[in-house]
Amino acid sequence: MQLIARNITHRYGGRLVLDDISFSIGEGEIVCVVGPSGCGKSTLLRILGGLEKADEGEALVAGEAPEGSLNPLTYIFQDFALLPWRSVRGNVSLVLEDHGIRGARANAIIDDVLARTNLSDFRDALPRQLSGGMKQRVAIARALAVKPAIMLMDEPLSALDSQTRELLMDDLVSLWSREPFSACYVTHNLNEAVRLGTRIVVLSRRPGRIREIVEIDMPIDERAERLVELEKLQRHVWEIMREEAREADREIANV
Ligand SMILES: Nc1ncnc2c1ncn2[C@@H]1O[C@H](COP(=O)(O)OP(=O)(O)OP(=O)(O)O)[C@@H](O)[C@H]1O
Repeated sequence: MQLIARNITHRYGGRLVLDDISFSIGEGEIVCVVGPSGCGKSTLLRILGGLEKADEGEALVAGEAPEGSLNPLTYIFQDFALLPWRSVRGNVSLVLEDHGIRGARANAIIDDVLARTNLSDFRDALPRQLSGGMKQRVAIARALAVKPAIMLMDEPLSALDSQTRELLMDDLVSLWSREPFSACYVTHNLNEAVRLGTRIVVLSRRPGRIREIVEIDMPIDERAERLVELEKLQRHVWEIMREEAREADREIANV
């Protein structure tokens, strides 16, 4: 299944927030969206997931979701959004219960996604017993359980310290290498964008317009070995963003 942003334009209270955004996410592609604070990244993700309707243009899906997909467009948020009274297993099973899946079928799915996210040994733990990184792994396992066609990831690693972020990035790379997934991945972190993105959509400051779409023609699972090239790419993206990020920073400081 493909997800296509077609000429998306959106306003809040008459103020233009997103202006004519077009790009597509094909199967197995991770499309990162970067841009200064307040440029409309989360709004764009909500429109792509159908939580909000664009004033003009639209988010389209093309093709079939994978067989057995319970929720073709599935969000992963920065704050994990786990139920504190449910175990790791219980948090994952919740999304299956919502679809009436219980018993042996649910167990098989849960075992699979916990193994894929290295959580099998933590199945009975409660969220408060887990580190931030582990909590986000649970949120990823929960998302995988519904077999999404495309994951909509809103700064999924930004609540984590830098070491944990590195570990989770490695996890996402190995998850993708074993079974490529598709995602729209919003981030402030350009290192994440160049490590994970098939392409990077760079948005301008308010209103969010596409400044450039940077294609990264390098297999995701080879990138950890090609850091010099990645650094060059990261510098290129930063050059595109620098002045606008500075403006956005000044504006926030002046509030
Ligand atoms: N529901 C809403 N009603 C009115 N204005 C909104 C609403 N949601 C977002 N905005 C405004 O729209 C603009 C874009 O917000 P959005 O959260 O999409 O940006 P962002 O790029 O994700 O920001 P950040 O990088 O800081 O997370 C901001 O100026 C924000 O204040």
